[in-house]
Amino acid sequence: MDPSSSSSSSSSSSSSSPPSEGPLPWWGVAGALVLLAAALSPRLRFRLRIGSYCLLCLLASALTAPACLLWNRGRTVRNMTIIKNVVRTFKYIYGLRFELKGLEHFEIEGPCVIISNHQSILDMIGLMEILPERCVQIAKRELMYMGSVGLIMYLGGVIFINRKSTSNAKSVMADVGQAMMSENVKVWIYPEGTRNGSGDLLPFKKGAFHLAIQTQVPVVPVVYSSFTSFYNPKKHLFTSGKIRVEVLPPVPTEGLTASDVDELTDRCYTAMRETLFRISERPAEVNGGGPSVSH
Ligand SMILES: CCCCCCCC/C=C\CCCCCCCC(=O)SCCNC(=O)CCNC(=O)[C@H](O)C(C)(C)COP(=O)(O)OP(=O)(O)OC[C@H]1O[C@@H](n2cnc3c(N)ncnc32)[C@H](O)[C@@H]1OP(=O)(O)O
Ligand SMILES: CCCCCCCC/C=C\CCCCCCCC(=O)OC[C@@H](O)COP(=O)(O)O
Repeated sequence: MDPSSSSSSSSSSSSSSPPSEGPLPWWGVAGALVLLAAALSPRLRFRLRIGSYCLLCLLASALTAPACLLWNRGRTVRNMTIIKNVVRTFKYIYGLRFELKGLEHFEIEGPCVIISNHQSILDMIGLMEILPERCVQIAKRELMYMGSVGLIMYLGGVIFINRKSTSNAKSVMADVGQAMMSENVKVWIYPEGTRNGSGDLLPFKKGAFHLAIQTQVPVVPVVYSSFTSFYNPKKHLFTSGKIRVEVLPPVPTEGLTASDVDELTDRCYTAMRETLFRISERPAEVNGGGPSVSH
């Protein structure tokens, strides 16, 4: 029997009979079950999607940190450029589209205080979409302990405050003011002081406005449209979506003093709230009122 024929016969017999249908490997079964469950359960789909975002942030941070260390040798605002370019790719993964308006208001020579509304951990994508050069953020110090994400924030020059201690936060903010002027750095602050997915604004904390007046730099308000149409943890909603971003004209603080903080806070709050309702296509409330600014 010709070995080639026997091999051909064996191959022909093997090619004619279907490949052996052994059982799926365990990971194939597990994957299929997860996908099936996710297709059936919005809660699971939401958890998988937001979990993938957290994992992506952790992994991307772990990979970007060495690049920052090699490139810039340590903690410096220059690392924000690297971080920004990495985070800006996330929008494609999660199908987020940005409509930007007013970026020319960022063309300020020198330092300024940028303030924006804060809706979720997805805000990092919107932040990095428009982050100007030499700009750091004020963050709650708990974020420093978020593994590689905390490390990358540290390397990027993020300033950590203890929200629970006004005196500590005040002294840190005073140091920030000196650093802003000496190192020509912009500071991005979320005046609501916490995430707020309501589609409205929380009353503003005053630290950003004290900082701007103490350093006599302008305040640049930034408003992101409400995420509620595509992101709502209570409804296990997290799909792709469009985010309108509007940078408002700088508000000057030259000549202002600490006694003007409340008026400056109110002025920014009102302008941002009107913008938020407009770009979120939410009818402004009839009375135009709203949670009073924290006094
Ligand atoms: C490579 C892949 C990477 C993937 C991962 C992504 C990485 C991305 C990397 C990098 C981006 C990082 C982005 C992080 C973002 C994090 C965001 C957050 O964490 S938001 C929470 C923390 N931020 C805040 O809280 C700020 C807002 N808060 C303030 O400014 C407050 O004012 C604060 C904390 C300073 C004090 O808060 P109070 O709760 O005490 O409240 P009040 O009403 O503001 O102040 C109380 C009294 O103190 C006076 N006061 C406040 N600040 C003052 C000051 N600086 N000087 C003098 N007086 C001050 C006020 O006038 C008020 O006094 P009278 O009521 O007016 O009598
Ligand atoms: C080895 C330890 C690993 C720790 C595991 C960390 C799990 C989460 C990992 C990544 C999450 C990605 C977060 C991206 C940055 C989010 C910044 C942010 O938006 O924080 C919320 C803060 O503004 C306000 O917090 P609250 O609304 O006051 O609460």
